[in-house]
Amino acid sequence: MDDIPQSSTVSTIRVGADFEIYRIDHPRCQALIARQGAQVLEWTTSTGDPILYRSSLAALERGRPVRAGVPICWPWFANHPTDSSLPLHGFVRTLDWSLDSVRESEPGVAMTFIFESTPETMELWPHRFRLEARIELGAELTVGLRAINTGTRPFMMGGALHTYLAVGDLADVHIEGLEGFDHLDKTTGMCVAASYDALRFFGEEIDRIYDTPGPVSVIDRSRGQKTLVENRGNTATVIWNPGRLNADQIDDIGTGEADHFIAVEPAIPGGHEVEVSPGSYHVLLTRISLA
Ligand SMILES: O=P(O)(O)OC[C@H]1O[C@H](O)[C@H](O)[C@@H](O)[C@@H]1O
Repeated sequence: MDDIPQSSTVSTIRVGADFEIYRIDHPRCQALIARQGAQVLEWTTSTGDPILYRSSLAALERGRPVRAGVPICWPWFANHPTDSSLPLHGFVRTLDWSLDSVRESEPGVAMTFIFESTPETMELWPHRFRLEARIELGAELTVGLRAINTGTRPFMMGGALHTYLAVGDLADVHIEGLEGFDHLDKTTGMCVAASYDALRFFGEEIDRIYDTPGPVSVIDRSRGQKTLVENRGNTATVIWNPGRLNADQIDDIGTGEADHFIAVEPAIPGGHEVEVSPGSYHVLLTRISLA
C-alpha cells in the first residue's frame, strides 16, 4: 500500500528529501517507525517516559544505520560469518521496506512491512527471500520478523532484533533472567561460565552473547520501572553497551548518553544460524512490556 490514508492515528513525516517516518498517535501509545529498515524509532506508552532509547545524534539519512529503537538485523548478526567487508548486522536495516498494511483497534496499531530480495541483495547474499515485519504497538510492543525462503535452495539465517531500551541511569539497573547461563564475552573472545547473580553495570563496555533465548527483565530503580523482554525464534540474548569511554568515540551517540540505554537483543549469532527450506519460514520475535 505505501501511501497510507492520513488518519488521526497514523500520519507520515518526511525528513529531508527522502527519509520517511510513520507517526502513531493512539490513546495507548505514541510511536515513530522509519520506513528504512521497518525500524521502530520511538515508543512511549500513555503512562510515561520513552521506553526505547533514541540517540540525540541518531542520523535519519537513507543508507545509514539509525541508533534508535529496534533495528532489524538480518540475515546475519554482527560480522558476516566469512566476509568482514560486508555490512555489520546484515543489510536490511539500511534499505527501504514497503508498508503493506495498517490496522487500528482499541488496544493499538498493527503495521506490516515487506522486504523482498532484489538483484542488489542477491549480490550481498545469494538467496531469494521475502521478509514480513509485523509491528504491534499499544501498551506493549511486539516486533515479529517472518523470513520466508522464496528460492529453490535452503538458506541459513542469523540476525537480531537490536532493541535499545532507555534507562534512567545504567548504574541503577540490573537484569534478571541471565543467571545460570554461560556467555561469550565479545570484548575478550572468551567463553565465561554462568554466574548466579543478576547482571549489573559499572560504566564499562559490555558485549555479551548469552546462551539463552530469554525472557529477561530489566529492572531500573532510577525510574521505578521493570521491563519484560520475551522472545521467540532466537538462540541467544545479546547485552550491549559501549561503556562511557568507547561511547565518546561513536559519532552517533550523544555526550553522556551511554548511561541511558542498554541494548537487549534476541539474536541468532554466527555459528547458530537456522536453516530455512524453500517455501518455509522462520519467525524471530520480541515482545516488550512494562511489568
Ligand atoms: O554500531 P552497530 O553496528 O549498530 O552495532 C552495535 C553493537 O551491536 C551488537 O550489540 C554487537 O554485539 C556489538 O558488538 C555492536 O557493537
